Amino acid sequence: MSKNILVLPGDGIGQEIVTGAVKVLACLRDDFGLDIEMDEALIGGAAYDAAGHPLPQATIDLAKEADAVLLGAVGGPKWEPLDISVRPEKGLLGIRKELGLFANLRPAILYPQLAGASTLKPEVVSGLDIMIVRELTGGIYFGQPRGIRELENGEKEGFNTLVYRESEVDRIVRVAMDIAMKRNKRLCSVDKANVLECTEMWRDVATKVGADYPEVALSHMYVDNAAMQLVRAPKQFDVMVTTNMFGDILSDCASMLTGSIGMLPSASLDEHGKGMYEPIHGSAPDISGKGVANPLATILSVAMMLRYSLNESAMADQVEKAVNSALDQGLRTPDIYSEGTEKVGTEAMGDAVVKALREG
Ligand SMILES: NC(=O)c1ccc[n+]([C@@H]2O[C@H](COP(=O)([O-])OP(=O)(O)OC[C@H]3O[C@@H](n4cnc5c(N)ncnc54)[C@H](O)[C@@H]3O)[C@@H](O)[C@H]2O)c1
Ligand SMILES: CC(C)[C@H](C(=O)O)[C@@H](O)C(=O)O
Ligand SMILES: [Mg+2]
Repeated sequence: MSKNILVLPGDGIGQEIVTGAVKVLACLRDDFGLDIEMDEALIGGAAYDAAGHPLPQATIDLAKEADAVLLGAVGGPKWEPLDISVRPEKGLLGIRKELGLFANLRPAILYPQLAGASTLKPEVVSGLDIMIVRELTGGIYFGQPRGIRELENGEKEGFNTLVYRESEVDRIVRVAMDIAMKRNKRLCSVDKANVLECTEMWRDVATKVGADYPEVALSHMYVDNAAMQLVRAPKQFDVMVTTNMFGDILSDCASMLTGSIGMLPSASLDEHGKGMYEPIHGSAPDISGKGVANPLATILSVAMMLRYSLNESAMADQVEKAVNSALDQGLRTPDIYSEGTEKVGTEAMGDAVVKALREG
């Protein structure tokens, strides 16, 4: 039976970057026999404009029926004046929660062709391959109480709550441990256990889970040090596991080690392997509409979809090979451009990947 893929382009560069990824999926369907059907729906600011809500019920229903979801990006200055409860970002948080996508895998891999585009010296990043496992449906993003209240003296006070249950920490650390077992058997759990009780508990749970994985070398690091170590000596890390907010920040940081945030894909998975796939970057209002956004993070997210939700790891390898081929040809969107390479736009980069895929 055909697998159903729901495409949610979203806002800003979302539509531009999703186009190349959809072409990749269509090529796999037409030339390689991938049995899929694709459907499209609204999310984010586009959904707010059309339906008055960043996550319409129709989108939730389609996403729940789908075998996998491909998302572009949401948000932008147009919707910034809105109340946070109906902002485009709320649509993204809502769909993650509705689908139970608690495990967010963000691989930071340096393509050797881009060593010169990294912010770090080539010798510090060559061969870089880190998997950041970010908890995605808990923590301060979702904790109650939250809000802005007025104090007796008329001053306003804003508040959010960092909260995790042991079971939530246990399941995300197990995901990270299972990944570590398939890689180099090293896991670093990142917390702020010296200050925040919630992450003191996180560390205890991680240690307990670690006892079930005696082959994995488990280490713990405070998040401030982890941010520093990522830019000092990133290859000390193999798999990292952390909270929702720390993972958000550390993955943007790690992305620059690979040359650009436009290179980092992600998979957000539920308990059963159902997933949503999206680049880690946002709607990039500063370059939206210019046709220059890097589509590779989104195309690499398709590779993750093939691997994690569609059980087509050989096709995933093919897509990654095609990305490599486009880079080998010297093609670069502006964010990864360096002297001696050829600057191309979003569409040309996407088409080059499709061509390389078709030609094997
Ligand atoms: N997953 C998501 O949908 C997501 C993620 C992050 C931010 N956002 C939203 O996006 C909007 C803009 O946020 P921001 O500016 O802080 O972050 P951003 O990730 O959109 O952009 C940060 C910088 O990276 C650049 N960039 C991002 N993606 C790129 C790509 N594919 N190719 C080349 N350059 C790229 C942008 O041009 C910008 O200079 C906000 O509304 C934010 O909430 C959405
Ligand atoms: C847009 C925002 C809600 C989102 C997050 O913070 O999770 C984004 O930054 C991301 O990294 O996917
Ligand atoms: Mg982010």
